[in-house]
Amino acid sequence: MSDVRLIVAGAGGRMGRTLVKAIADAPGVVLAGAVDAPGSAALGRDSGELAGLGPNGIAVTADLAALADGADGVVDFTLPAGSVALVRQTAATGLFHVIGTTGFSVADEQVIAEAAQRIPIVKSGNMSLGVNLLAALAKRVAATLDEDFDIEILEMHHNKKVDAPSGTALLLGQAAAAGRGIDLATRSERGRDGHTGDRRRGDIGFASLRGGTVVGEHWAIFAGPAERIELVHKAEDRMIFARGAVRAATWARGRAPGLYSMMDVLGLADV
Ligand SMILES: NC(=O)C1=CN([C@@H]2O[C@H](COP(=O)(O)OP(=O)(O)OC[C@H]3O[C@@H](n4cnc5c(N)ncnc54)[C@H](OP(=O)(O)O)[C@@H]3O)[C@@H](O)[C@H]2O)C=CC1
Ligand SMILES: O=C(O)C1=N[C@H](C(=O)O)C[C@H](O)C1
Repeated sequence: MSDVRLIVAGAGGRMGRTLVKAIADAPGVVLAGAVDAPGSAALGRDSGELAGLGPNGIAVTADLAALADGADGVVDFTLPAGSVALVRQTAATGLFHVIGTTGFSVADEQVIAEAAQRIPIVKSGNMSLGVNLLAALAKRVAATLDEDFDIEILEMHHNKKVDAPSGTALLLGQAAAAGRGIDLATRSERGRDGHTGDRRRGDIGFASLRGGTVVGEHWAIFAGPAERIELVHKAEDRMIFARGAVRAATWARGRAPGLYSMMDVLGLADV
């Protein structure tokens, strides 16, 4: 089978640079282009040099359309506005799209869902194997316990992270809500301050910490009467997300149009 040809979006960013390295290490996958935001300081720079690999001859550009003919898909860790702009272009050109970006609004999600009627899109707040296994476990635990157990999702990230709660926290909350059979949108508590009153029974709470260089840590806590279960994942290297995204890209090539998750890629969707 021919190589999977990938364009990295956000090539100057923390995840984009890690992806360029992951692609260089992955058999059967090649870097077909590197894009970043219009006006980005990364434009014109060699993407291999940005990734610390030495020159690879692929300069960062803002023009995705010009690269489309030589590529199969886009792997995108940017910002919500960037991913929304990019998905309009991938849907128009027929490229598959792997989206790792987090912090989308409901309107953004709608644009992505519409694009998924035309192309395969794999989208997940966390591309690592470990977090997706954790989500499957959280769903199972939530299905087993009743509302005597309060569910709280806690996350900590580096001081450059711009969205909260993290995409992973929301993914874990969604898994717990599915296990419990409730609607997360109407049953979540997103931050407490002041005289909050008693905790509302059955809600899923979220709390976010920011500091230093923490790659990403998540807790799903089930706090019951006189006992507590904590499911924890600690990411030590962004490479776990990049390798997951490359795996998602390989899986997406040739798929029917649709909106897929990392649980689909990993075969965990029915757990
Ligand atoms: N799903 C997962 O497994 C993971 C998801 N993430 C998510 O990925 C996203 C990126 O994270 P991170 O790499 O740390 O962030 P960075 O800020 O380091 O990188 C983001 C990059 O995207 C670029 N960008 C912004 N707008 C556009 C656009 N319109 N077109 C192309 N590129 C654009 C930025 O350009 P500029 O140079 O102008 O700033 C920057 O280079 C976040 O939403 C984060 O939460 C992160 C890790 C894992
Ligand atoms: O911004 C990050 O860094 C990360 N973002 C993702 C999230 O929002 O959950 C995944 C990972 O935790 C790192």
